[in-house]
Amino acid sequence: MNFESYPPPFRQPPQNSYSENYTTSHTSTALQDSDFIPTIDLQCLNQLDNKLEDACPIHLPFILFLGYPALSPSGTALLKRSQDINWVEGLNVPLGQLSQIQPQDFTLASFRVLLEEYRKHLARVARALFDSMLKNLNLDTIESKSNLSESNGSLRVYRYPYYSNADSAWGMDVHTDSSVLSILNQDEVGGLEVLKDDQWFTVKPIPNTLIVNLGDMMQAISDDEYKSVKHRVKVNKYKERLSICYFVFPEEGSVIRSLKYKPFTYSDFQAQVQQDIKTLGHKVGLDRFKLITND
Ligand SMILES: O=C(O)CCC(=O)C(=O)O
Ligand SMILES: [Fe+2]
Repeated sequence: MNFESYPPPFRQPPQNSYSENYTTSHTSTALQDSDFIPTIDLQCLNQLDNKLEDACPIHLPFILFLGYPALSPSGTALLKRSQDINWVEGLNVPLGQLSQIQPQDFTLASFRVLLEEYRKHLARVARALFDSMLKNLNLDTIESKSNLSESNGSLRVYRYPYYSNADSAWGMDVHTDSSVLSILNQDEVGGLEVLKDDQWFTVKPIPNTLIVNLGDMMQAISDDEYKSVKHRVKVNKYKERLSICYFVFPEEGSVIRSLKYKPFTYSDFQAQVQQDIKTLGHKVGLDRFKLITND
């Protein structure tokens, strides 16, 4: 395992040689708010985060992130508290902006072709799944169909470094996705867990198999018939994990109308989520849009 390729905050001293020096010399930064992840160097992480932002060429819509996967639309981390650090780094690609890339060099050109290809296939899967769910719900209307814009969306590539102290960190904290659908391609390492009937289940990796998570938008569109699944990612002690997730959202301006929720657009939802994360430190989600009923 070449852990030199990890960003410094994720580089771990070899097991058992974790030195006093390392801990004490970093206490003021690494442990400033809590001892949730004892070995991570928060200051170093923030500096790297800033460097990543600076290094990402202006003409590329890609966003690199480190430790904090909740991002604003412009790509800055919404939270920067040490207790919110997730053991993950990643690349976020807004697929609707791929055409803006005029790559001068061969590597970027082929990367763009790959992304376009990936998007094309997963867009087809997303549309087929969404339309059949609408049919099941008797919501087969043009307006409902616009609640999915499969050609936009975003693609995220994640790397979850291995971590000897895996029990003290989350690869990704428990959350629901804000998307309509999220289609995940995970490697064989595993670590994804979903909550069902108050119990956590491991999603066993099966080669050549995609995992489809329903997001908050799908729950609202279906009037709670389909639930947005709570999930989280565990860190592996010995192996890094890679996953790629394609998120699809409603069309810009498309209104989600249902019986249990106020009419809202995805932009309304996203703005509320951003505000809640900033002010409360966590996402409230669909409860913000639920209609109050008297029964
Ligand atoms: O990497 C995974 O398995 C899950 C990622 C995830 O939950 C997310 O991106 O929202
Ligand atoms: Fe997720």
